[in-house]
Amino acid sequence: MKVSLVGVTGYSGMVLYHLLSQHPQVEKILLFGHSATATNENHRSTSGLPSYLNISDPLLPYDCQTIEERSDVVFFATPAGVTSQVAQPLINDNFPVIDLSGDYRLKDPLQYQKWYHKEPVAKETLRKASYNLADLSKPTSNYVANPGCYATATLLGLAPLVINHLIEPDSIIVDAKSGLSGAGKKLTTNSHYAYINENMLPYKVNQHQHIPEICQQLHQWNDQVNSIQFTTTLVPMTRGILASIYAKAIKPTSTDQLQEVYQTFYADHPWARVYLDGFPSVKNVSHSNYCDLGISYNEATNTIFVGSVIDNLVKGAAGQAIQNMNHLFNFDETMGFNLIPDIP
Ligand SMILES: NC(=O)C1=CN([C@@H]2O[C@H](COP(=O)(O)OP(=O)(O)OC[C@H]3O[C@@H](n4cnc5c(N)ncnc54)[C@H](OP(=O)(O)O)[C@@H]3O)[C@@H](O)[C@H]2O)C=CC1
Ligand SMILES: CC(=O)N[C@@H](CCC(=O)OP(=O)(O)O)C(=O)O
Repeated sequence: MKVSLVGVTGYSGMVLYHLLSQHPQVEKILLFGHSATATNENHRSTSGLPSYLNISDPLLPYDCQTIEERSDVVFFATPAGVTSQVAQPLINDNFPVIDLSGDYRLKDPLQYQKWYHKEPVAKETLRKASYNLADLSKPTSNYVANPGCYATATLLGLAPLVINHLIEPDSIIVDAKSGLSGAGKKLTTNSHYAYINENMLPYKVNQHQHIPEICQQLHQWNDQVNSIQFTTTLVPMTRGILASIYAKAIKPTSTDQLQEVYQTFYADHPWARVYLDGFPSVKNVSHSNYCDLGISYNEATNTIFVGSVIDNLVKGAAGQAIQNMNHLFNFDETMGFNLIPDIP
């Protein structure tokens, strides 16, 4: 199949290119940039792609028609606010899209406006997109809204507890930490080396755009869950997310019982690994598509703790996008993943 990719010069776009180029079903990758500034196919030498990428393919100016005529699916690894502007013709034609941004994740346009501070697309258009956490479901439409990185770590950590009604619905607290690549390639004051090196800071407290996305999915699993307490912290790592999740048990339980619940829940899910001894670290999943989970119960406080780790660029973005492509085209879910975690 032929695949189009918009945003190869970004962090998740580069990882996506890497994964697509080793996917056995992908014979051609067409690269698209901004509509106005990218060069055309005849100007390979000034393609605008950094030479370290070692990509000989040209970067084409963004154009829906070319994408539809010359490929079978398009990935958008572009910031929020791009697909809401450019993807409508693809939706009208029911062309397969996998969107890594948050533009089509929330069903309620007012929620998007509130949390992303951008203009939403119309509600009817949002209905045509399917938010799909690829480890637990398959897309129900051709427009796939790939989940956010923090949301992925959090939802995979909470799914067995929420779906099995094992926790007090209003007791969820998530303390999530991310490496800097989660913020993309643009430089900000907080991501400047001199500031973030040897440093850590909470940011977007109670304002993070993944809060409504997480609540939307949790509510779908269990309609008694309406809100969560969610804090994000930037830590001086390149890759990785650790979501530390806390919730009150509905009734007293034990670590052994909970580990069994998680093992049963994830038994047929190749990318989720449940630890029976200790807790996973972000290095355990680095450069891989795994989500590793460790669970503990504190009977003194009746609190369940779950540690959920992912690589934000793979499971949190490009890897999950490939899983969603595999679902969309009925390939085996694990196809194209020749990845094992690499330490250090
Ligand atoms: N980084 C992560 O860990 C994760 C990211 N995401 C989401 O994935 C998307 C990409 O993130 P990330 O890779 O971090 O972002 P980057 O900032 O690293 O890269 C953004 C890419 O989008 C391109 N781009 C920007 N505007 C346009 C436009 N109008 N038309 C075409 N191309 C455009 C940029 O091109 P140029 O180089 O020319 O500027 C660049 O290639 C975002 O929506 C992000 O929220 C989701 C999960 C995790
Ligand atoms: C470390 C860091 O800054 N992370 C980003 C995650 C961005 C992201 O994944 O954006 P989406 O909303 O499109 O999913 C953040 O907290 O905003």
